[in-house]
Amino acid sequence: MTPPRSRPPGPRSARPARRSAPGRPRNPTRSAALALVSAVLERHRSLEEALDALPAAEARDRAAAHRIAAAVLRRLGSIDAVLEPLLRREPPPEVRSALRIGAAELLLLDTPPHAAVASCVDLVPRPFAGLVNAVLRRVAAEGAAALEDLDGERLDTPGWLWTAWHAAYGPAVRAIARAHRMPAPLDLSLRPGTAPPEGALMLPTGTARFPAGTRITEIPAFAEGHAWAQDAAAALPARLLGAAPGSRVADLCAAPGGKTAQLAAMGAEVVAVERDAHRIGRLRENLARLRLAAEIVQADAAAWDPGVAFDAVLLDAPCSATGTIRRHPDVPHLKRPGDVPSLAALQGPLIAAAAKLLRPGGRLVFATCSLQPEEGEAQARAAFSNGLLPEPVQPGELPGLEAALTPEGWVRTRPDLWAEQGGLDGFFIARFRKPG
Ligand SMILES: C[S@@+](CC[C@H](N)C(=O)[O-])C[C@H]1O[C@@H](n2cnc3c(N)ncnc32)[C@H](O)[C@@H]1O
Repeated sequence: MTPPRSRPPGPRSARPARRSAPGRPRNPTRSAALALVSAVLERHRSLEEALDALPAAEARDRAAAHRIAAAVLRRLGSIDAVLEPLLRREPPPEVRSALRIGAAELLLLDTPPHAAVASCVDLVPRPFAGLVNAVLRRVAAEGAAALEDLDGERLDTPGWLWTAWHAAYGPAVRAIARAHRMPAPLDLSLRPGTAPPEGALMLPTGTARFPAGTRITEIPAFAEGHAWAQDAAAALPARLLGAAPGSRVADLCAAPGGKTAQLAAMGAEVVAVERDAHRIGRLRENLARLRLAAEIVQADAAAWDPGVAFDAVLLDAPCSATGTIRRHPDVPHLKRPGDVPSLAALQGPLIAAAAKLLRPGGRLVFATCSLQPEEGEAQARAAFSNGLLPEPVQPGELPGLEAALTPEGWVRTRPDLWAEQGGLDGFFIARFRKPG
């Protein structure tokens, strides 16, 4: 592809983010998508924070803007490689973001070319309207062929993650990267006794799965408070802890409460420990919606001393979250290599604190939603220094997911497992018992 000529065809009168009514941009979906992409890539804010910060956009605009922004973030390397030969010099960040949005709509989201081009021209200041129009017309005409020639899996994965995953998983790094390019399905955990929801694929581990893009609020089991959103892999740690009715369970690092809900729904007496006040609010809301009870404690789990022992402890430790990239495509753009050792350094003290909370004979499950072995296998190996005994997970406990079982009896899920059914988040799970 060659750079655009100096006098590109197209609208000459585009104005920046034209408005049809006071306070409302002419194209609210694209304006919101631009705000989301800029927040992540320029200001390094999470997509979730950026969505919360959107000015009173309507729910429909938010969902559509999220879909566009997620496509840009998922395929950023490929999109930039398609744009690269079409740009003579680096445009201002806002213009580049508009071009990325236009390219994602044209190449990945099947937006009709005239709508994609015109709406992205609308997003940029007048002096850049011609450039955006010309470049996106070229993308519409030639971009699909250019995209096909690229090694997208590699381009869409930051080099440090590719290297780390290749070292840990060998050639499967490519399948992992491929899984990250697809929107994740909607997974729901169901309260025990809830009938399989209509239209759901019931996974062998009990999760109800719906196609990507399904609106959760339209699922009766969710609307009636019998179900909550939780990736099929995220549902495994509480399942493998297996709390008995009436048993005392500490759920450390608990918000937003997916695992607290599972444990409470099993009938356990749960104490949910969470440090972050804002996230405690979400935990409370989620439990209230589900009409499930747990004692909620705001504390640093590494220093929390309740003065009583627990039958079981679930530690879902803070981590780099590289296992959740399918659901959080901002993660590769926000995390840096140094985050992994910093977060791993928090996990050892949390495991030691969790071990102290157990009664003799009590059970601990340690989990992280990370694909980095420093935050998984290395922590499990080090955990034995706390006097814990291994309690290996058995193949029968992981129906259909036996491939995730390691020789040590730990669980290592990856996004490329269950690929035909829509994949899984990457989790590490290890189970221990305190000698008793
Ligand atoms: C991976 S998320 C937990 C997800 C949660 N278990 C669930 O299933 O919904 C980690 C949580 O740990 C909290 N956290 C981080 N460090 C903590 C600490 N030292 N003590 C308590 N909570 C902590 C974070 O605020 C975050 O809410």
